[in-house]
Amino acid sequence: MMYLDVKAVTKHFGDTCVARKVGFSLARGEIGALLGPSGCGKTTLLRMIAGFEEPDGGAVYLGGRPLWETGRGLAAEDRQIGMVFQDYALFPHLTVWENIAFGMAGAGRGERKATIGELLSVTGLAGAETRYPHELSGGQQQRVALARAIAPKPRCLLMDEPFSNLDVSLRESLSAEVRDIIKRFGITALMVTHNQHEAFAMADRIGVMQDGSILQWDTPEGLYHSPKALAVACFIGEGSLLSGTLAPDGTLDFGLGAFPVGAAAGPASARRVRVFVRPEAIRIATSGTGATARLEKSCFRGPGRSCLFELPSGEQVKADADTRSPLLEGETYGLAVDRDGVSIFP
Ligand SMILES: Nc1ncnc2c1ncn2[C@@H]1O[C@H](COP(=O)(O)OP(=O)(O)OP(=O)(O)O)[C@@H](O)[C@H]1O
Repeated sequence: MMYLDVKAVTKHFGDTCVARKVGFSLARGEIGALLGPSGCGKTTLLRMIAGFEEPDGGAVYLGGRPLWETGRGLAAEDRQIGMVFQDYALFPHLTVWENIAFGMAGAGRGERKATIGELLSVTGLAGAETRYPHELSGGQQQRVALARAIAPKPRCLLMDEPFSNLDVSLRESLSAEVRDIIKRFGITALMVTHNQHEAFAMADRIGVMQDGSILQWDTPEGLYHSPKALAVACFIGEGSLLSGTLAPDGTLDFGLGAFPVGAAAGPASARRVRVFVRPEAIRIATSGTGATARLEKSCFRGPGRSCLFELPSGEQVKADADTRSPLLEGETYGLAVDRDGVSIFP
C-alpha cells in the first residue's frame, strides 16, 4: 500500500460535482502536486485530505490508516497533517521563533530548541527569530510558514498555492528550495497549484486536473513526453495541434511528414487523428526533405528563438530555433520532426 492513498473520492457542492471518483497515491517521502485551472477542484481535494471538508464517497488513507472511510473520518486535529496556506496565515503578534514553536506543545524544551534551530538554519532564517511577520519579506514569511508546518513532524504536509503571493522570479527559486527542505525532513507532501513551473520544480508526481477529475497522474517527464489526453498535452508546456491520418499499417501522415508510429497503433481503417508536436521536436533547415513552411513570426528569447511557421495547408506550427540562426520572417524553410516528440490523439 502507498503512504498517501486517495481512492475514488467524490464530492458535490449542491448540483456541482467537484471531485469525480478521484484516485491517486504517493509513496512515503514523495512530493505530489495537483495542477489545474482555477475552479477544477484542487483545493477541495486538499481540504478533504486535511479533514476540513467531508467527501460524499470514497476513501483516504495515510500510512495505512484511514483518514476517511465508509462515510466516517478522523477529525482534522487528529490527522497530524501540516498545512501551508496561500496567505501564510502567520500569527502577527508572535515572533518567528514563537510562530514556529506554536504547534510543538507536546515536545520537550530541548527537542523544541533543536528542531527550531535546525529549521531556522535550513530555511535561512537564523538571526531572524525575534522578528515579527510584518518585518519579513514575502519569501521569508513563506519560509516561516513552512517551518511552522514542519516543526510538529506531521505525517503529511499539504500546501495550497504556497507561492502565489510571491513575485515570479522568487517563485521558481523558492520552490526548488522548499523541495530541498521537505526532502531533507523526509516528509510526504502534496501541493495545489495552477502553475506548471512550480509543479515541475517541486513534485515527483503531478496530477493534471480538469473539472473534478484527474486526467493523468504521472511523473513530470511522463506528463510532458507521454500525455495520455489532449487536454494534458495542451495544458503542460507548449505545442502545436495538427490534423493527420493514421493508416491500418500504423503509418501517420500529417503536415510535417509521414512515418510509421508502430503497427499496434493502426486502426482497422484509416482514421483521422490529431497530432500534438512540441516546439523542441522540430528541426529547422534552410532546405531539404520533410515539410516546407513559411516563417510567420520569430521572437528572440535569449537562449532560444520561438518561431511560428505556416504550412501550405494553413496550419500553424511552433518551433524552437537557436538564437544565432539567421532566420527571416516571410522566408520558406524545411521542417523535420523528431518522431519521439509527437503524440497522437483520436
Ligand atoms: N464551500 C463551498 N460551497 C460551495 N461551492 C464551493 C465551496 N468550495 C468550493 N466550491 C466550488 O467548487 C469548485 C471547486 O473549487 P476549488 O476551490 O476546489 O477549486 P480550485 O481548483 O482549487 O480553484 P482555485 O485555484 O481558484 O482555488 C468551484 O466552482 C468553487 O466555486
